[in-house]
Amino acid sequence: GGKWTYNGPDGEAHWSKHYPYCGGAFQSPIDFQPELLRYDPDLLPIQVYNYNLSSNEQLTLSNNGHSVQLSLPSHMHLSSLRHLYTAAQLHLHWGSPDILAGSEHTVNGRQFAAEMHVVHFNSGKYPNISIAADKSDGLAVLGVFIEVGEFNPAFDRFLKFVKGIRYRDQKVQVPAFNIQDLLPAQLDRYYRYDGSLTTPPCYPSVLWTVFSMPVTISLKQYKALATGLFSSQAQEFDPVPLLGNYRKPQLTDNRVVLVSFQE
Ligand SMILES: NS(=O)(=O)c1c(F)c(F)c(S(=O)(=O)CCO)c(N[C@H]2CCCc3ccccc32)c1F
Ligand SMILES: [Zn+2]
Repeated sequence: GGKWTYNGPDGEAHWSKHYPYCGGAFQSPIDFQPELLRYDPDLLPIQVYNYNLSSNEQLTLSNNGHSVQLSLPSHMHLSSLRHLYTAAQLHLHWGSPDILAGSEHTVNGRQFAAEMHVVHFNSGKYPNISIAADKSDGLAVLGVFIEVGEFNPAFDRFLKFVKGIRYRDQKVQVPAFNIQDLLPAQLDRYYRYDGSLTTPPCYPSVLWTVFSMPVTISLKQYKALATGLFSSQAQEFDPVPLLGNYRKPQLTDNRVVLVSFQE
């Protein structure tokens, strides 16, 4: 799509000029405030299928100018939801080298260092993600809060390659690995609500599942993310660092956030 950024004249306050949904209802991310939460005993633990990829497979790691994204094969999917959702890609949102706060969703005003999103589309109803992206039941995204702490070997399976995708549109192939190792141990504790893409075109098409348990990466791993990437192309004169790529929390209006846990 067109050019949009996270700050400046094309920043999030201006997105709705070219992308009307960004100024509409059901926008994401949101702040999970206690008064919005409602326990729902019917929320089953998330079940992932074929996340344990073989290392003979290769995944494409790319810098799309807005995030670092890892392509995911179409035999990976989510079940235990009303429809079958097939994986498409995962990407991250982070802060800056000095401010370790870059998650999109927040918990009672608390922003985590970063957030990973695993994007799936409703393959039961739609042939591909581009068709599914603007349908109200089109997408399901898993959100994982990331804190800075212990080194995370699973994240290093792709973070060690970011030096090869420093600039926009650069891509490298990485050996596949068990994508479930990027998720928290507890897949039964999560926030669930109807929301949107957090980037233009901001379609209100996402069933959000955000795990309450964060994962950790080391400060060195975080800095690789927050200092290694540019949103500008390699040949461009003045490089623009890719950091602070998170949208701020949106109005919840009277949306309810379901939670699968009681405390
Ligand atoms: N936070 S978020 O809402 O999950 C989210 C992003 F933040 C994000 F940057 C992306 S992007 O990398 O594609 C750059 C701009 O769309 C996506 N893309 C999704 C939805 C749009 C259509 C599409 C088509 C193919 C593959 C992925 C996607 C995204 F869903
Ligand atoms: Zn995202």
